[in-house]
Amino acid sequence: MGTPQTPAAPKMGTLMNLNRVLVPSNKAQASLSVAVRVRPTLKSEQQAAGSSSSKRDIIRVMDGKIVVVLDPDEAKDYLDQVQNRTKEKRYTFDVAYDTQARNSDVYMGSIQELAAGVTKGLNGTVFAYGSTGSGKTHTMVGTPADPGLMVLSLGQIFREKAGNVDAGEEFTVTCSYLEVYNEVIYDLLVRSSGPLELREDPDAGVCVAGLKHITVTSAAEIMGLLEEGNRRRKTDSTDANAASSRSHAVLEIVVRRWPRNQYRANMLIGKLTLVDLAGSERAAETNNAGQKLRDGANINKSLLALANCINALGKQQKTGVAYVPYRNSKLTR
Ligand SMILES: Nc1ncnc2c1ncn2[C@@H]1O[C@H](COP(=O)(O)OP(=O)(O)OP(=O)(O)O)[C@@H](O)[C@H]1O
Repeated sequence: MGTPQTPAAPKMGTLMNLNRVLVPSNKAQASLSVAVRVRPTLKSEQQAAGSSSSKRDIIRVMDGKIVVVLDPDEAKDYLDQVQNRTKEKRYTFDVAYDTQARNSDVYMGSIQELAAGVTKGLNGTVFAYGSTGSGKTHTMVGTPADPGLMVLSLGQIFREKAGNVDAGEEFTVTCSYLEVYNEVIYDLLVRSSGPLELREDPDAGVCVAGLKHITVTSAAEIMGLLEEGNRRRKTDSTDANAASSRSHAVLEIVVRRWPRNQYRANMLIGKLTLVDLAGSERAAETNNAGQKLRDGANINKSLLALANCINALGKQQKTGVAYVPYRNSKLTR
């Protein structure tokens, strides 16, 4: 969703929680929910806006799901307001988080149930989507003081293991972490990864050939690996974000669970995919040129392909049939 052009306006990012529940027939049930998070105005933005009162925060969150974007023009007179000529806009989402929310609040409100379901053989995907600088990496990756959804989800999976998996069960967690940069896939878990190819496997479907899958035994273990991976990620400084991600990062967590001493045919497999998308960009806002401008165009193109797939999935959910154009970009494949 677009952001208003007032410099001091807090930015919004969207978390799309695409929860695909696998049932033991080919009649899969899926549900899609959208949460929006408003990030606080940064000090640098406050300074750029100066002390002018027209540069106030214009986004409000109401009832935990309505986002009101106030008319940036405070001076609008009463007649304009009663004649409904105000540019105030209201949007309703499944959930909305205000500037006070921490990553843990977003996690508890929107992701916890999904992450717990993965240990019971369910699949889920979480996308952080929003314009550049809106707080996607902050939400998905976070900091040691405020860990993001990737770390919190892994923590949950290991807590489920400790609390709900009995001694007679085998339980393994594997992770892979890749980035899609300008339609090329790189492994973030290996030092200086070369480009990787997508292959179609008759059993496993689309997979990335040569991608490293590591077995993890604790959430703390993955924290270090994620930090390393994030340092390898392609970032650049733009006028809209000093450390802007130029690639989409995809963390895939696969949980396998089966009764010990039994055939693996009884294995439950759950997969949680957490995607920190690169930000959609307006060239005028980022002031990019050359390679950075080309990166931005590629980012926007793959985000459009993703939006088309999500729209088609929504239609499929409503009408039962719709062609989903997964093949239009590496991200959606
Ligand atoms: N909820 C928040 N609270 C405090 N600071 C935040 C919050 N969200 C984002 N920020 C800060 O805003 C800046 C931009 O955030 P971030 O890099 O996560 O944006 P992004 O959406 O990932 O951008 P891009 O698409 O360009 O990579 C960072 O300095 C980050 O620390």
